[in-house]
Amino acid sequence: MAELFDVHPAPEGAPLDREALIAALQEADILVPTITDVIDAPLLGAAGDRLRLIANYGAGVDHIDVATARQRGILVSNTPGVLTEDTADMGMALMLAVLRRMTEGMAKMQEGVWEGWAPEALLGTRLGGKTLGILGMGRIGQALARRARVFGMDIHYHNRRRLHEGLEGPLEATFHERLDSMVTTADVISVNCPHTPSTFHLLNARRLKLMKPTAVIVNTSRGEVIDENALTRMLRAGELAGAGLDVYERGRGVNPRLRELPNVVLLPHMGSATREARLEMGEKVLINMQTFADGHRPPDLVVPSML
Ligand SMILES: NC(=O)C1=CN([C@@H]2O[C@H](COP(=O)(O)OP(=O)(O)OC[C@H]3O[C@@H](n4cnc5c(N)ncnc54)[C@H](O)[C@@H]3O)[C@@H](O)[C@H]2O)C=CC1
Ligand SMILES: O=C(O)C(=O)CO
Repeated sequence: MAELFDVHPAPEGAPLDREALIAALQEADILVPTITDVIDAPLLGAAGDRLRLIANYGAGVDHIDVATARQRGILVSNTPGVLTEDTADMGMALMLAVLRRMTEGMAKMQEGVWEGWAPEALLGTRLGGKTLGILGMGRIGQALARRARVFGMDIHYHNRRRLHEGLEGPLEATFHERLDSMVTTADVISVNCPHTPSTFHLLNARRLKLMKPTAVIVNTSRGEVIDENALTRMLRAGELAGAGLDVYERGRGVNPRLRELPNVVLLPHMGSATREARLEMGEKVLINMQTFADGHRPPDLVVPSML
């Protein structure tokens, strides 16, 4: 980036605080934030006239007020696609970890309390033959579906739009026009839609109660799509069989009552955390910046109607 642009980097390892972000927004033509930098309407209101592009280092843009940016003539781009396969891998890993009770097994080994193989020890649930319900059948949702098919799972999905036959056919996926219907059917639900005003608490207490008590939920998207308090209550009451979470409603804050549950696997937002993805995300940011600087539309432009 420094070879192509006059770069003013944030201090190594530390995100910009709000004051420093405002200063950056006033000085820069292009801002490169990451998903933990909240770029809301008041902050955009403080931006200078120079700012023309926010080239986000990340796929999710729920931390950026894209509509306000647009109104102010500021474009927003992101880095989709290059982290799809890694995030889908992590969705699969969470599913396996919860259904096959991997962290419970590991705890026994670490605590030195394993007493040897026994026919009824740590019995989990087989993935094959179970129904996976995918909420948000975009890039990551489809990548997860491809993997889950290989594990013998039956794919169901709810999405804003039904996939065209060329995509739906090979997955033998069943589309549910109504989310309620998919939630009722699934043995595993995976959240793969973005966090937007229309997806906030899409899985609320009422919908969570529609799930089978034997069902588990996996979230590698954004915590806000699930009512985390309702989920926690139901997991504690045994009204749901388990959860595998990479993301949380309060960003970095994990509900401490979730930590106590053996049937819940918690990861620190690491779905896309591979060296390969991070490098390719950086390349995408550069391509978006340079294309814009050359006077063209950045290839990964985010427009409010996409959200
Ligand atoms: N855990 C992690 O490290 C990562 C998390 N993510 C999260 O995953 C999200 C999804 O990423 P992609 O699959 O690349 O996005 P995408 O845009 O390809 O797919 C999202 C899908 O959700 C659907 N959708 C949107 N609103 C909906 C609604 N109200 N009801 C039903 N479906 C709806 C869209 O139609 C689309 O098919 C990102 O927005 C980001 O928040 C992305 C990368 C890594
Ligand atoms: O890119 C995103 O949206 C993430 O959540 C982390 O890569």
